[in-house]
Amino acid sequence: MSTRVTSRSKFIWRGTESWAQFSQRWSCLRQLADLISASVDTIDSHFSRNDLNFPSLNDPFNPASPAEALLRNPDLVKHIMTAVSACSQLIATINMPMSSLADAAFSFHIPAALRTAVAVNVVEVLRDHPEGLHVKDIAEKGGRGIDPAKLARILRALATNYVFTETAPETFKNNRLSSFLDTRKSVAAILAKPEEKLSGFAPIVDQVNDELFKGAAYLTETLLDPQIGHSDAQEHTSIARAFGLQNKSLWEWYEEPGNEFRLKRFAAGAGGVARANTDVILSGFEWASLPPDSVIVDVGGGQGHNMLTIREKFPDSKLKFVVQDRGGVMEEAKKFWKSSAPDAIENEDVVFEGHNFFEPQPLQPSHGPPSVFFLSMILHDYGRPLAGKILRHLRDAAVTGETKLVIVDQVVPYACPPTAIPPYEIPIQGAEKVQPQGVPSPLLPNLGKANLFTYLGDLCMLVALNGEARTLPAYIELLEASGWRIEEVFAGGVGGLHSQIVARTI
Ligand SMILES: C[S@@+](CC[C@H](N)C(=O)[O-])C[C@H]1O[C@@H](n2cnc3c(N)ncnc32)[C@H](O)[C@@H]1O
Repeated sequence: MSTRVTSRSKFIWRGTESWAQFSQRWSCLRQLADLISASVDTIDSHFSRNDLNFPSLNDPFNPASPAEALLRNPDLVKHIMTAVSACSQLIATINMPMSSLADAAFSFHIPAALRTAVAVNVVEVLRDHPEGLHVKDIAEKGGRGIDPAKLARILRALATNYVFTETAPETFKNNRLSSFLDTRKSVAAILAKPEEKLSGFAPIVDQVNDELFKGAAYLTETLLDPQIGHSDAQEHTSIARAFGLQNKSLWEWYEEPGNEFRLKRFAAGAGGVARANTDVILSGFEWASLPPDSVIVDVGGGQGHNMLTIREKFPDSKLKFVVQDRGGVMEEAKKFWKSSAPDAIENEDVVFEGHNFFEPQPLQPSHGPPSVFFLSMILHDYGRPLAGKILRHLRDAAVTGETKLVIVDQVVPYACPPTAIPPYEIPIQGAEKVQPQGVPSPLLPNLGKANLFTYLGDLCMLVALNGEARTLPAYIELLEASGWRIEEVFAGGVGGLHSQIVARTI
């Protein structure tokens, strides 16, 4: 068993009240309803003060509207999370168990329906018909030859899940959720060139509900397979089983002829996530504290956009950047920097190294010893043995007592009460903030469905790559075994999605 779990001896209830009392309080309908009410009151008052209306579910999403801007206010986000968590917990509590479980068991149809709606361009067709359109016209204008009667059933299931609105029998219009999938391209342009569809959230829906959805269907068989169930190898995943990949990882399969669109679609989805990620680079480790000429090595850095973010934020810091990735990616990285910061290339403030992070680090005397190894959105792709190998190579190249390791990745909160979590043996600054803070009773301590994406994302890693979005104890164990000790954690984003870990050499 190679994946880290807490030892059995630590599993004791540590609450100040009995489990029965905790459990009773947790299910209290009235408290949940009051929390919903109080959150909605606060949200309402923010909107009244700003003389705005809360965006209607029935209107298209408008990212430029003042109401959507107000909704990004962190104080409001907190109340929205509370309301979502309380609503979900109230439904789970009040609904008949069979109804809740039937919804959970059958809900695999929702992603399948969503992907079909994306594939037949429903959102783009409806953009020009704000009042709604009959499904026969939607099917025809979408240009993919789908049977309108079948499409109507798909759209009705989605409308019942609040994506699209059925305004009259078989007549549908976009709403705030469906229009979020709008590529802003014309149907004609998409039909002429399918790559036009790779914009915004649509490629994520398409990719997740193609490869990952099909892979997830084989999770049980894969985990119970006596040969590979305990393997962490990227060739032994549910996706590999679903697509009949013979001893190949997802990465190798993506690069095979015939998968060109899949590879582009993955890059488009990953790019969207990366672009949403700039704040987390700057909020945590103090880049400005590094002395001039300090070398930051961006390992698996892609085009090095994170290094550019640091350079742009601290233009006078005189930091040196080494961007490392697979050879082919480096050509793209050079082009990216040539157009974004040509002076950095001329002054040799940035250099590019084709490097496989499973091999020992190339130690380049030209740019001096590394002050920081930076690993952003890398470790979650790998199970323990491979993640450990990457970290061990960095440790071997680090200067003991000097080089820092900065990891940007997800740090997953537990779903149990904070009082049940054993104290960490080594003090880690910020560790307590990994669990959501100030969660009002009786909500699930990780805010339940308000943070569900965190746990679904972790399972995506499992299904696709035998990877893992780790808890803090799993990170501690992984890093300690590779010669690194965590000093500080900056828990960030919803569900710890965008967190930073700072470690030193042991
Ligand atoms: C999820 S992306 C993260 C990119 C970037 N660090 C970021 O935060 O956006 C993973 C990166 O790892 C690179 N990669 C995958 N396998 C690699 C290997 N064996 N050696 C070096 N880089 C690798 C990929 O090319 C890709 O750029």
